Amino acid sequence: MADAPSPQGSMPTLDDLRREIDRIDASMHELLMERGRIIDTLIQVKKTQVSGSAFRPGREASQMRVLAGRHGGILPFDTVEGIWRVIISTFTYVQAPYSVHADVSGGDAPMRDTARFHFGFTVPFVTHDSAKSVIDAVASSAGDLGIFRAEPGRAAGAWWTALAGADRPKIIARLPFVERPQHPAGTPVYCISKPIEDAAVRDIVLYALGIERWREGLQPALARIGATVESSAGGDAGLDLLVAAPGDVTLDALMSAMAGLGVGVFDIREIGSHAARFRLPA
Ligand SMILES: O=C(O)C(=O)C[C@]1(C(=O)O)C=C[C@@H](O)C=C1
Repeated sequence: MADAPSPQGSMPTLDDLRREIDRIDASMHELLMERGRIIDTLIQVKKTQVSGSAFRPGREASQMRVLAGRHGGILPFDTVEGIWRVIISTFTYVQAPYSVHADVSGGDAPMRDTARFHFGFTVPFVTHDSAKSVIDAVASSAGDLGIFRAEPGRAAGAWWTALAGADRPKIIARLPFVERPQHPAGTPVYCISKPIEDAAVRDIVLYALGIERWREGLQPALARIGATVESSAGGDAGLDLLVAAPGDVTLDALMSAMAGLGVGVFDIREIGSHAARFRLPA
């Protein structure tokens, strides 16, 4: 039954407001379908089928930043971010179907939350018991993605060395794109795919660095050029490090920063890159 009409100049009726909500819902649905038609044309322009992967992590990182910058009002940003992650990931999927492989050796729930938040429910989710198994699955796929914890703990070993080599999968993103305390799916993860040279974003470049042994001055020396040691693990010949450096730091600059410390670098190889980390103020 319809509400009684409100006296002139006072609040709108519940029916009025529901009509407004229906109008907005219809517009949002129309806009999503219109977005779909644009993606249909984009498939031909981008020639996604040729490269095998439609994922453009640099573009996505900037879309998420714009969203965070624009948002206001009573709807929590967690929800807005989740909605847009599902929209973008699903429109990536309709361009070229892919699965997300996840290392759940550190617990299934956080990885499943992360995968569902960032890629939605349409994209298939496949579990693995190690980062190595995720890397192998992505390497033998057409255009799948892999995720594993950015900070998995020492027991995981030097998993990143499996990314070294021209044809090996590479890190293409660090998620979440928008970092903040209390993020609903905030486990930091690296996302890998087969190399996507034309689309890689190089704000931060990651290196697998093999050194003979740890030296006291290493962290401060790297910090002077803006680089950090993200992980370390004992390897066959010494110590394997995962180093993150700003994209404008050359390999020579990285080597010079360590020169004179006596660290004995025996291997240094790029294993991927990602967008600059973006933190939403609390
Ligand atoms: O911009 C593109 O290249 C797209 O494919 C579109 C789109 C999107 O839906 O907005 C989808 C996938 C990409 O990772 C980035 C953005």
